[in-house]
Amino acid sequence: MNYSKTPLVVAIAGGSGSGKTTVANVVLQRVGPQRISFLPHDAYYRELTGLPPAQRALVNFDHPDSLETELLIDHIQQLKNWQAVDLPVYNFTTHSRTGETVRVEPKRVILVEGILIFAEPKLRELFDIKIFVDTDSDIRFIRRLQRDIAERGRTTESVVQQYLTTVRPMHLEFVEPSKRYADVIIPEGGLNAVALDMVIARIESLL
Ligand SMILES: Nc1ncnc2c1ncn2[C@@H]1O[C@H](COP(=O)(O)OP(=O)(O)O)[C@@H](O)[C@H]1O
Ligand SMILES: O=c1ccn([C@@H]2O[C@H](COP(=O)(O)O)[C@@H](O)[C@H]2O)c(=O)[nH]1
Repeated sequence: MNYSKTPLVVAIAGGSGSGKTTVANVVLQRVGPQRISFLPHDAYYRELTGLPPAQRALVNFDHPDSLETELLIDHIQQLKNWQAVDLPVYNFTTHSRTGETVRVEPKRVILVEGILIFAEPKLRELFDIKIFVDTDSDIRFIRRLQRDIAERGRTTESVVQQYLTTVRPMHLEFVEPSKRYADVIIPEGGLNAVALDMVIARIESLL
């Protein structure tokens, strides 16, 4: 490892269900997981153990205050200084941290992903390459409905209710306006081969 160089910080933002994780996985596979420290902002949702389970589901998880962004900023700074960090493990079914952590070792690339990562100036200024995955809201909603029922223990009714009360309004207030800070906007995310080739080429040229 060449410790004289500061790691490159690549950030992938976009609405819920836009394809951020899919794009992040393509970057991981093509640049190589051995060269990437991956930090999903989702892992930094605040601890809600003080709230009864029924009330946790009613929290606005799409507002910037629901995330411990200051801890993510600390972790990026530590990785940039070639120090390992302990990533919290979050459970989307119970809306709480599990109490476990996963050790993330410093690598040449720090990859950060999340709906709100361009909405916070202190976080944004740490990024070298900013990518926004842009997908129509009807497609994003359908993907979210399918995923939240299959993987996050939700019902159709609860997904629709959450989408209308918090996901959609917060997307319009925070996520969509943050698109202006992107260096690259990728329509249709993980299946956009041309855009992904260009992003990977740029990352390789900076490494
Ligand atoms: N371009 C695409 N075409 C079709 N399905 C896609 C595409 N990109 C992502 N998906 C699917 O949509 C769902 C949400 O994608 P994901 O990458 O998890 O989004 P996000 O991380 O932004 O919430 C997943 O089931 C994924 O397989
Ligand atoms: O406890 C939680 C925490 C978050 N959410 C929702 O997750 C999405 C962000 O994840 P994506 O993978 O980008 O979809 C966000 O819109 C929150 O509403 C949740 O439902 N419960």
